[in-house]
Amino acid sequence: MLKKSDPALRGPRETLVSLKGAGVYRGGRWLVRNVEFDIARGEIVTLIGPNGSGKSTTARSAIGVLKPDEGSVWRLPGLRVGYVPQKLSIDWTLPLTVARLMSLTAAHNASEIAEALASVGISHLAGAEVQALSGGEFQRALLARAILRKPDLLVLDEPVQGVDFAGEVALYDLIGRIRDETGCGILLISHDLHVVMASTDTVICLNGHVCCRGTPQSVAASPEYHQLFGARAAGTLAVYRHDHDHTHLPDGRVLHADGTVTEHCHAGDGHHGDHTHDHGHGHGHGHDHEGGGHAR
Ligand SMILES: Nc1ncnc2c1ncn2[C@@H]1O[C@H](COP(=O)(O)OP(=O)(O)OP(=O)(O)O)[C@@H](O)[C@H]1O
Repeated sequence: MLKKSDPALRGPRETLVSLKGAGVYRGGRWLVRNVEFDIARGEIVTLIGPNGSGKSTTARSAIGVLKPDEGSVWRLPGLRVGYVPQKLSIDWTLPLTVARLMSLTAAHNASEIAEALASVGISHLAGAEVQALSGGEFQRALLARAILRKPDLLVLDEPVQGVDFAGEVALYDLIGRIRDETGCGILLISHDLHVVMASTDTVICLNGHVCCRGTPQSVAASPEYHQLFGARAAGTLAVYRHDHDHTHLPDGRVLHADGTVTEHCHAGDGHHGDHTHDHGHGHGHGHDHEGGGHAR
């Protein structure tokens, strides 16, 4: 059976979201300004930056929860978003099983829920109380809940909070696998680098505005990044860098280390090489753009 990520179904790279000069003004100040980036189907974009640098604000503008006060945000018409916010407002005094958590805000049948839990590796926890889950199990449950919506774009605000280092590696691997298997775009938020840098395609470093952007390697080498995070942080990347054994080509095929090209990843493939993204996506900006030209 063809998967969504198979080139036969994928077609040309498709832009899901595009921010152009986006800014958000609240409480008498600009929280972020002049933010520009696109997310394409199949791409993992990571926003990094210190606390309060505007990562959540930017992500919330990207998905339409916040309306920008300047610039514009375009979304693919009908875009389905799976969003895991940084904080959840759940009444923890009420008993809640993992299976029930899956259907809190939208009805899903038992087989859909079972499939989502299996895909994040927590089938055995369907009947467990959410409150009793470990940090990593809880994050997986939230991921299962988000992918149940079969999103075109998955937005994960600090998905490894409360997770130990080994768990972080496993979660980022899982997020990469979800991208490979479903072909969705992913917007990740992290306040630091850690292993996220190894699995992401494009890093956008925020500090109220975009400080620098590019592949993980180019961002780690940039002076702006060093200024924001200190020289030690770049060393962190080197520690977590994986050996890439295959590279996703722009047309969706996969180039392996031995030079062979296949239609998709092999089951035993490891981490991904850099994507050579084509950012010249052909969508008509201007039609569904949301945004304001507020003069402040
Ligand atoms: N509705 C609002 N009104 C006023 N200020 C806000 C509002 N929402 C967020 N802020 C402020 O905007 C700044 C950016 O917040 P945001 O949550 O986007 O940062 P962040 O980079 O995601 O931070 P963290 O890493 O701490 O989660 C913060 O200083 C925050 O206090």
